Amino acid sequence: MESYHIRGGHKISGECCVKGAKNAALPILASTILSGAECQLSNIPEITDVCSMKKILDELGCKTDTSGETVIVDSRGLMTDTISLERMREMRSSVFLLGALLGRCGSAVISQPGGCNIGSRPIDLHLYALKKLGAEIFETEGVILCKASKLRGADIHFSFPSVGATENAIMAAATAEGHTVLHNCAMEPEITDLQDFLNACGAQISGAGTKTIHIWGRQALHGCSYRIIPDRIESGTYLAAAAATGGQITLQHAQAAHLESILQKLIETGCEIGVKEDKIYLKAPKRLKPLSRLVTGPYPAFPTDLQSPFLTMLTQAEGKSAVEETIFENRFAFTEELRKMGAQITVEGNRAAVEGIGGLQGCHIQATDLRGGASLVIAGLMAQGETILEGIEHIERGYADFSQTLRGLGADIRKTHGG
Ligand SMILES: CC(=O)N[C@H]1[C@@H](OP(=O)(O)OP(=O)(O)OC[C@H]2O[C@@H](n3ccc(=O)[nH]c3=O)[C@H](O)[C@@H]2O)O[C@H](CO)[C@@H](O)[C@@H]1O
Ligand SMILES: C=C(OP(=O)(O)O)C(=O)O
Repeated sequence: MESYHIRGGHKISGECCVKGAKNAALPILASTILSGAECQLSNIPEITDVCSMKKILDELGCKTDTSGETVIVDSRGLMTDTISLERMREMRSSVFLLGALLGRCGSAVISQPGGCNIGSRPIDLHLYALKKLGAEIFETEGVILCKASKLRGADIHFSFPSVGATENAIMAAATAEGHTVLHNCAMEPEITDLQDFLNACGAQISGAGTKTIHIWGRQALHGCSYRIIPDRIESGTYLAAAAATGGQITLQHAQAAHLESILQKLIETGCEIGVKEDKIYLKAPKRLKPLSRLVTGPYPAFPTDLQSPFLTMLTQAEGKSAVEETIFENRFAFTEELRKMGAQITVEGNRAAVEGIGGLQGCHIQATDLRGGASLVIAGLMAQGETILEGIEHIERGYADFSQTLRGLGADIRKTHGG
């Protein structure tokens, strides 16, 4: 079993390069199926979720070829519409194959996707949208069969702006007959990236980044070369680590426009922030100010994926902070581990009160999800003594070279195998 051994007390300072966005790369990799051609994707992060997605694409008959952060997917050889239970369970993003396969072959056989234990994650909104486009859906013994003799454009109203459901609907509608309008869409930058990629393949989609998206279906798409946007969640994680440890950091290849709510909260804690071209600079104050209200919500609100790193950072603030999680009901689970390190956090329902007490104590802890896990690394960086963190496979689902990058920023962290 692999674990991180962290010796706290070092500031996170220096420069690092932000990688491509996990949550853009995964749906875009899935949607290469729609092109029926060769797509060259650059800035793909080298994370285990990407490896899982490439494995699925290969098993479907596509050919993937990876060279560093560039992945070429040739989907001409697609030969099946079925994904095994085991592969579906490897990650949440396996669900993106649903819209892509349906759009390309008119059928898909999947099961419930896996992913982190951060709350119940139904796919009813995905299935609702696909049904509106003309798919029939049958579910027996965990197998979900979707088929459509013809997908037709439709008017689709989401009851909640689900990121994944918006993306699956865009994919299925891209090659449907006629005009689709998606209402109450999620507005995350990763959705705009999916739109831009599909448009580069010949699709006709507009409105991503707003509540209403229009898709004019195209009979066939073609291949393209495309660069994935920088990861705003990875950016926010390194900024939180620097702020929490009293450091000074410059992120290269970042996109500050995607981080407005995040930078705003860091400014409220007293951090000095500078933005120049694709660089974001942060200098932490001597002591962070608490946040009286940090509430997660769909973009452009504060992202749920950064709730745990920020909550962890707030254990160092001077006073009491209040955090409210509105997206996933189990996203405070990691606070149990933080409490073992001496953090004073009270959780009631979807609200957490964080008492900024300063010093945490290193100890043996367990990551149970991706962002909670990254937060426990930040806790280890702030703590006195040694922290041993297990369950790091969750972290490696979404952060490329996490321990190396932190070491480059001054952290004393090493990865060990076994025991
Ligand atoms: C690969 C990817 O992009 N993952 C992100 C995506 O996940 P994901 O696409 O799964 O998140 P959604 O936006 O769909 O989920 C948000 C909320 O809607 C609910 N819901 C969703 C779909 C559905 O059919 N029915 C339903 O009730 C979920 O339970 C949750 O409470 O957006 C989340 C919210 O920003 C992020 O935390 C994830 O990092
Ligand atoms: C919850 C996350 O990812 P996924 O949707 O892939 O589980 C995340 O990136 O924090």
